[in-house]
Amino acid sequence: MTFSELIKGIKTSAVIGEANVNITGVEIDSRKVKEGNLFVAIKGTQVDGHQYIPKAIELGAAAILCEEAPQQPQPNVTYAVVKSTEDEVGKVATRFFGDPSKHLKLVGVTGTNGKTTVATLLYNLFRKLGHKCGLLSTVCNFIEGQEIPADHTTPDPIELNELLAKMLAAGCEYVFMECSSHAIAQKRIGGLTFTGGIFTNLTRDHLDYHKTFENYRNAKKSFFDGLPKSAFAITNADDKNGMVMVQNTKASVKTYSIQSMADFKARIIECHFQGMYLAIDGQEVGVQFTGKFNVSNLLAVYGAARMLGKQREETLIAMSTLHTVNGRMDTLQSPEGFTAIVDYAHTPDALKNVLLAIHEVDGKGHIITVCGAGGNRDKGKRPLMAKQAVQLSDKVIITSDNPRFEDPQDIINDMLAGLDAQDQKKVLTIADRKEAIRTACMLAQKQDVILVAGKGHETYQEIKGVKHHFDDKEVLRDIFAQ
Ligand SMILES: CC(=O)N[C@H]1[C@@H](OP(=O)(O)OP(=O)(O)OC[C@H]2O[C@@H](n3ccc(=O)[nH]c3=O)[C@H](O)[C@@H]2O)O[C@H](CO)[C@@H](O)[C@@H]1O[C@H](C)C(=O)N[C@@H](C)C(=O)N[C@H](CCC(=O)O)C(=O)O
Ligand SMILES: Nc1ncnc2c1ncn2[C@@H]1O[C@H](COP(=O)(O)OP(=O)(O)OP(=O)(O)O)[C@@H](O)[C@H]1O
Ligand SMILES: N[C@H](CCC[C@H](N)C(=O)O)C(=O)O
Ligand SMILES: [Mg+2]
Repeated sequence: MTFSELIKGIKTSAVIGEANVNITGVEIDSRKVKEGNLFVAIKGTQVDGHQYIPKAIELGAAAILCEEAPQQPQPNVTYAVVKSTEDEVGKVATRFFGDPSKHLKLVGVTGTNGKTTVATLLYNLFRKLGHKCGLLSTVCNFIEGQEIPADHTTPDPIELNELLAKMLAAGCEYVFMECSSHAIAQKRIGGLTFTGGIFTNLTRDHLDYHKTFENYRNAKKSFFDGLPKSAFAITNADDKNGMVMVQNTKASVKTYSIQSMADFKARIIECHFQGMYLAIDGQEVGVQFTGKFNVSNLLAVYGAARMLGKQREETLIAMSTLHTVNGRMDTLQSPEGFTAIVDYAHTPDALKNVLLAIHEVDGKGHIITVCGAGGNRDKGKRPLMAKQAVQLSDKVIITSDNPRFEDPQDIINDMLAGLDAQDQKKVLTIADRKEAIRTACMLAQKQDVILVAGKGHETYQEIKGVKHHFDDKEVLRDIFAQ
């Protein structure tokens, strides 16, 4: 594809050099540039990509998309200057890969919690219904069963469009993807054509990046603002911001709720650790999930399936065979008769919801929670997470999550700052996560429940830039086997 074809329709303030040059690939990272590529220089949160233009040219870049005209343009290099490269990069990537999302039924899921759950369940559901599908999620990306490891919730625009193009080539009809607030704010999803959007919920997270809750909310909302008229927008009517999300969307709005009137409604009939009986749209169905928040997730899944043309019966039958997503309310039984639950709850709200879900189950004993908070992430959520854990547990062991570049003890102290003297009586602090889990298992008696929160599916603990193997479920299984 030529450079001029690639930038057609994009408002440029200057084009310097030969516009008909052939482009062999698009890159936003100079380190990945190959002969004949277009390098897009983006001003990031750490560095300004413009400083890597010489490096990109050295590696063979044939063209540069940038915000500042070069002082000394290089011969044999074409430059286009635009107001914001971040605004245009998605469009360019989309075009380079043949606009794959236009030929797929692409559904995006956004919200603070539940994105991975909803997107993964939709992927599993539509495969059960006989369709070829793709999934882009925090845990892993899939092209019709083929695993492609994920290191972001939402990939960068180049990788994203490349994956979508592969999905299309593999015959996929539906793609379900998570849209993180970072990705929306950084326009990683710019240029994509969505068939539908789903909102799960909004509570505090990532304020290190967005600064204010309002900015965070607006980032999520802008996903719905950008949906086309032909799309659907499914929102959670039980969330305070559910209707705010869709107030300016052109898409056709549908609501789901477990509390009030809505297009898609559900009620819990019975609730156990092994599953629940629900009434969805007036029809009884048994599901292998626990907890009110999972009823909301299942309703989002049901609503999307209906909006994608599926009938009530076939959808509910397939939904009854779905099982929990790796590390989300993942239940293990100990030989001593207590239950351990591994869950990815890493926000105050997620912790509250998962603990409330445990409280809803009949006949359980005490609740022991093991949790920490991630380093180099939103610090404000730490004391709130500790408070939530203490309020809804009989005993709490505060430990380390992924400390990244922080001292684990500093993170623990930030968590402890959320507790008063009375709260602290319930709390032990054990920075070594394996020891913390082992201690919880020693304290637990028959019928008790241990919640190990924060890391879910993760198989590593990130310390000072190194990922050491660590798997909460594996640790528990080893302890059970001893
Ligand atoms: C804070 C954040 O979101 N950062 C993301 C952002 O990078 P950035 O703006 O900081 O980039 P930068 O390092 O300042 O560099 C600016 C530009 O220079 C380029 N560069 C840089 C160095 C070089 O040698 N050559 C070069 O060309 C970079 O490729 C970039 O284009 O854009 C990059 C490309 O898309 C992302 O990889 C990067 O994710 C970082 C690694 C990250 O950790 N992000 C997390 C917070 C994130 O995105 N999380 C969300 C999920 C959160 C959730 O919902 O729980 C996600 O979607 O995964
Ligand atoms: N609908 C929901 N409402 C509140 N909490 C939820 C909901 N669904 C899941 N959770 C809780 O949040 C945790 C994370 O769930 P999930 O991975 O599906 O969310 P996510 O939005 O993908 O998170 P991330 O932004 O980290 O990718 C779960 O382990 C569970 O504790
Ligand atoms: N996508 C989230 C995951 C947090 C998981 C938790 N284990 C942590 O490390 O904080 C983030 O990057 O903030
Ligand atoms: Mg996720």
